[in-house]
Amino acid sequence: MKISIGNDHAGTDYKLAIVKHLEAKGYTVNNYGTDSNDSVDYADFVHPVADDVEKNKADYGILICGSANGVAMTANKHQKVRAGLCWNKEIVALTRSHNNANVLCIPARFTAIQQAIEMVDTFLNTEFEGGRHQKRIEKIPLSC
Ligand SMILES: O=C(CO)[C@H](O)[C@H](O)[C@H](O)COP(=O)(O)O
Repeated sequence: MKISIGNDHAGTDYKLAIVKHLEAKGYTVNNYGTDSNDSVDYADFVHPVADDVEKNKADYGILICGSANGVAMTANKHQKVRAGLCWNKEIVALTRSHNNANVLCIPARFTAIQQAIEMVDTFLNTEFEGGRHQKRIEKIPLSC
């Protein structure tokens, strides 16, 4: 399974811990940075991740910034991306089971690193329920 990951400066430590965790579990991880704590603009690190998911170059994306609002807003501009902003495992499970989210957005300034790692595990181990939810997610894209 391939995971693409990106973050701004608020999420660097979280990203590095998540990459180490995923690679130890045998996942292939595309890390698009940033890998420093120097101030950057989150959108620059979101688009490559969202592109990978949209073009099926990655099975899932993970995005991290301070509140996760910026990365979620940016990722969801991509038509085939369903990015969920989650701050606990329960919400992560729902964004997978009900919304078939393909991108997880983590608020680094409002979660602990271990909590974020557990959220990633929940994200990757929760199946989409389908059924009544399928027709709902099919209505998300704007027909333009
Ligand atoms: O969601 C965000 C921006 O909308 C993130 O929280 C950013 O990480 C945050 O805005 C960065 O703030 P900073 O004061 O420039 O570190």
